[in-house]
Amino acid sequence: AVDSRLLDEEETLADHSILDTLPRYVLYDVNKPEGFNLRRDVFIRMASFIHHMNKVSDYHWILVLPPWHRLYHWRSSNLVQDCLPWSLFFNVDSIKKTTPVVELHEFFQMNGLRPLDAQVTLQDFNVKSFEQYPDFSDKWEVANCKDQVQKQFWNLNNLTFTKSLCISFQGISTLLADIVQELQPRTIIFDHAELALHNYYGGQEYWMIRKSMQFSKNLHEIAKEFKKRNLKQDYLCAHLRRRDFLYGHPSDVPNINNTARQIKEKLILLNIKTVYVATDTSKTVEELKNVLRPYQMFKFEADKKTLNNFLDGGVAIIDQIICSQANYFIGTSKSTFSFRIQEEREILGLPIETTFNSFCGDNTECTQPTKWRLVE
Ligand SMILES: C[C@@H]1O[C@H](OP(=O)(O)OP(=O)(O)OC[C@H]2O[C@@H](n3cnc4c(=O)[nH]c(N)nc43)[C@H](O)[C@@H]2O)[C@@H](O)[C@H](O)[C@@H]1O
Repeated sequence: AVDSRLLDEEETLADHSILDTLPRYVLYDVNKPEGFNLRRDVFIRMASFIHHMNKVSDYHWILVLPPWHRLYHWRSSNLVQDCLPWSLFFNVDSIKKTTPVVELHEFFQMNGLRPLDAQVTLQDFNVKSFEQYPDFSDKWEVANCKDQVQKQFWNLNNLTFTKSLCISFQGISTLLADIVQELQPRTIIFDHAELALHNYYGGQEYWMIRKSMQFSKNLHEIAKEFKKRNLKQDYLCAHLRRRDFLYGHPSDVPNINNTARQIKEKLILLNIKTVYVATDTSKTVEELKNVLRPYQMFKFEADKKTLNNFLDGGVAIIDQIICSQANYFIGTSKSTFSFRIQEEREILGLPIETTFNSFCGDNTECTQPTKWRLVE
């Protein structure tokens, strides 16, 4: 009720006692090329910061969920994949039970088109003498902007700022509270939020927030239907990250014959007859299917309606859901797409030996992934 009064009666803005009762908002954005699954990790860091703000500040702070916008890996050029709300992919009610969040459109309903009080672009410190004096201390300072500052977020020209500054930043996300304390904004947006690190990666708060990030019921339903039709028996899921990994991380990507050999080895050991493949390329799928025979191989192919409704992001999540429920999982080393599946499997309480496995590249020494166990 107080929020709508703010929108209706501009004169109340001058009345500080009312302003003090209103929630304050943090918005954020992430380095453009970053993919969906690193962005999910940045959300946890920002949520942790909001939890901290609500402990140390006199105001109620709410995190505005940044819309999903034209991600580099979303390849279907015939689809419009702009400014998508979190509710398309996630169960936002579940997130809200743990962290005060609103979607961007809800923020606009509350804030109107008033300029944000501050835009802060985070950037690294210059590390000229790093080798001589490595300095890992948490610190920040207002600085000259190193790179071009983002003027327009998510192609929205109605998101403007009263004040804009660059801050060199090194440290955990709760350190952002000092910046807020200094600037005293009612609304603030942080760009390059990925520079703020976890307070305690893999700790209790991490897992509490992580568990709240459930996928939407619609996507779970589609995965369930697919499994009911195709995966009626035990299955192994292989996540084969290809595309940019072929040249970005060539030593982690085995060729098709080697991939099939590693899958078959496990199938024999586990007495499993069926493989589900999640991958970002369709190129090698048929070839793999042939090499894997007589084992059966399945892959989720979205029909037109599913693709139009849930877009590339939704299809990727369906792959992740199916892999997270598999009897055995082999991921791609260094892929956050695989990491998130492993986390999901921890949340489901599946045996660790079925979860923390990665493919080995060709002709390289191969280590298996770190086991990030769930902490209650
Ligand atoms: C090297 C880095 O790797 C990071 O990728 P990585 O951690 O795998 O994981 P993500 O950050 O999620 O980015 C990879 C994207 O590729 C698609 N993708 C990958 N694997 C699959 C799959 O099995 N099925 C489907 N449907 N889609 C898949 C999906 O859109 C996913 O979000 C990138 O985000 C960085 O930009 C950078 O390239």
